[in-house]
Amino acid sequence: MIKDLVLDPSGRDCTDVAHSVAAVASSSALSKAQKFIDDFCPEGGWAQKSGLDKTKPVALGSYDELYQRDDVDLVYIATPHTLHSSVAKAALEAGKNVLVEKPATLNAKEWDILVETAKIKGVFLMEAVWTRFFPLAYKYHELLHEQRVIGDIRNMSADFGLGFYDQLPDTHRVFNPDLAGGCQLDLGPYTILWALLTLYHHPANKGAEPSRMISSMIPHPRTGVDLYSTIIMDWDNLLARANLNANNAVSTPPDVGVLVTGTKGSIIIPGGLSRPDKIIVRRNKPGDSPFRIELDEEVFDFPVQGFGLHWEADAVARSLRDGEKENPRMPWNESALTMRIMDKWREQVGYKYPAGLEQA
Ligand SMILES: NC(=O)C1=CN([C@@H]2O[C@H](COP(=O)(O)OP(=O)(O)OC[C@H]3O[C@@H](n4cnc5c(N)ncnc54)[C@H](OP(=O)(O)O)[C@@H]3O)[C@@H](O)[C@H]2O)C=CC1
Ligand SMILES: O=C1OC[C@@H](O)[C@H](O)[C@H]1O
Repeated sequence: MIKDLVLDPSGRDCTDVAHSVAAVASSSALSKAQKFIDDFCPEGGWAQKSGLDKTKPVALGSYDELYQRDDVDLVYIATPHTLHSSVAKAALEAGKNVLVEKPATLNAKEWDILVETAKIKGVFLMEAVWTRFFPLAYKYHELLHEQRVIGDIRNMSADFGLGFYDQLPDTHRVFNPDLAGGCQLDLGPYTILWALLTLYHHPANKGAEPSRMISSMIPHPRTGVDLYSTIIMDWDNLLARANLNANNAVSTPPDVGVLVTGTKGSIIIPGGLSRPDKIIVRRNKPGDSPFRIELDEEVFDFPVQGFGLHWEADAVARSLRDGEKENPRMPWNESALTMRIMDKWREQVGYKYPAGLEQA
């Protein structure tokens, strides 16, 4: 995130907001926070680098100190998942606006408590689903739901695999049950995101949640967290299905990440569902039979400057500037829905967090 805040926003045609890094806090060592600043933002974010803001980032040796500072407008929380709920709650209670990494929390109840706290305190809260803010994601909506380039959507699949198995130690947060490891919480928010953009956001859906859901998982042989996870969700009202797969055993090949098939063609978003840079539209040729489909292909490229977290940061800055408490592109109810889907997934596959991990 910080690497993107340092970039000149005009490189992405952004002229109305710019970012400062007021402080960096470490819960384990002040020197770690200082090293982070030295390595990534010695002069601060672009607003500081360009002289718009005369301050410099300060290093802090605890999270509490961050919440107490008057010059901190927003706390960005990028701790392991298990701490999202408690760290966000403490920041909200101190009256800070909060951007918390995905997954929002460990369960829907924890998220509801954060929303209630944000309401009581009158502050901003958002889950950091950065991919939603990519220009590509807005174009996806336009192609699918406004231009209807593939006709009626019948099926979508999203596959996000990162082959960390045997590459990362079992103690890494991705595999460690005590840090709520597993692919569903870590990569699943992205596959669910694409299902929501495709079917939940369908203009004919009118906010309906899936009619049914079926889940599966293969546990990590040593740590027991989910190494593979599958969720199938049906929207009967749309006559459409979402088939979502995440795994940490093998990386998804780069040519297919999201595949949406409709009555007039298909849309592909190549792999790396968190950070896509291309949409491929394939239109069926008139007169094709169900057994033989010929295709016209059109490719839309969306090169990403930096890592791509800046679009989300710009959107959050505009929300704060405009006094919004939630961002309409990543509203509280869609984080709640995502958490409820993952709660149901755990219930269906029989996966339980270690005792004491959940705060609610
Ligand atoms: N949007 C995106 O692209 C990405 C999002 N994420 C999300 O960000 C979060 C953090 O991921 P990642 O950066 O890989 O996590 P790390 O394991 O690197 O942890 C991040 C920091 O959390 C702090 N921390 C506080 N308590 C603990 C603890 N008990 N154990 C370990 N660290 C602790 C540490 O900083 P300190 O000790 O200094 O306080 C640590 O450096 C995850 O929820 C993940 O889903 C991750 C990667 C990319
Ligand atoms: O995009 C991502 O890729 C790697 C993951 O471990 C991380 O949490 C995720 O956000």
